[in-house]
Amino acid sequence: MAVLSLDRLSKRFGARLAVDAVSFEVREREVFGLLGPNGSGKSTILRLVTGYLYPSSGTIRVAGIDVVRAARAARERIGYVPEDSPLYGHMRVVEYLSFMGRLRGITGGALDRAIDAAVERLALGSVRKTIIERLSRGYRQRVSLAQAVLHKPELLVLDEPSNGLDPRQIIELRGLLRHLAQDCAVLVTSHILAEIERTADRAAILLDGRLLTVEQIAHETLAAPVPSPLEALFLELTQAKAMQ
Ligand SMILES: Nc1ncnc2c1ncn2[C@@H]1O[C@H](COP(=O)(O)OP(=O)(O)OP(=O)(O)O)[C@@H](O)[C@H]1O
Repeated sequence: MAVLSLDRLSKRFGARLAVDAVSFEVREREVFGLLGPNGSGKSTILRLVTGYLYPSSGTIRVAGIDVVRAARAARERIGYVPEDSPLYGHMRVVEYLSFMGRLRGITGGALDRAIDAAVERLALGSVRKTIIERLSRGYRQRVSLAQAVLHKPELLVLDEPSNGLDPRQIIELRGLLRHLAQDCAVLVTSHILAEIERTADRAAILLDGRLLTVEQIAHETLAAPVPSPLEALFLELTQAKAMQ
């Protein structure tokens, strides 16, 4: 069964049809990229999938559950990292994860185990007790991803996760997305074509709210994306700075 399925999904804002009869499926353990120019409807689709907006027509199912009719049950199966994901900067990483876990209804030993698992998956062990606002943007991104996987969602939804990251952090994010996709399906948007090409199994191209095509992306090394020669040189030359 598809983890996510959209069937003739439309969303109208007044006279503007932001999403126009879009249908596609995201499969288990797949990274699915949504590509499109500004204003093509990517963020609106993500807000519809995560239940922050209601469709004007069409259906959205997550693990077979209708997102509108059974919103709560569907949300339990989704982890979401919006663009510029809000973080409580004054909190330490574990305090924040504990807070977000309790909001999700996870408590006691289950919460401790969920935090340990998320910290491990996102390689946050060395910054567990660091105050979030002291972290680099790349690490803050990992904290956002960690809170989104605390409840072990079947679908992870990421809006422009590479925005604002430096080249090293973007290269690291690729590996993290592939790692996360071992346990859940990932729906990700990006303006950066090359990033979707490096990380996604399939990609959809949107224009003016309409889905133009869904393409399979051929990969040799998707399990652990290998940096290009220029990226490898960049990583080597900037290593000292990254260690600081
Ligand atoms: N709440 C809203 N009210 C009115 N119009 C909206 C609203 N949200 C989005 N739109 C419009 O819907 C269209 C699609 O916007 P959306 O933000 O989904 O595009 P996008 O592909 O995510 O673009 P970007 O990459 O710039 O974020 C745009 O024309 C936008 O102006």
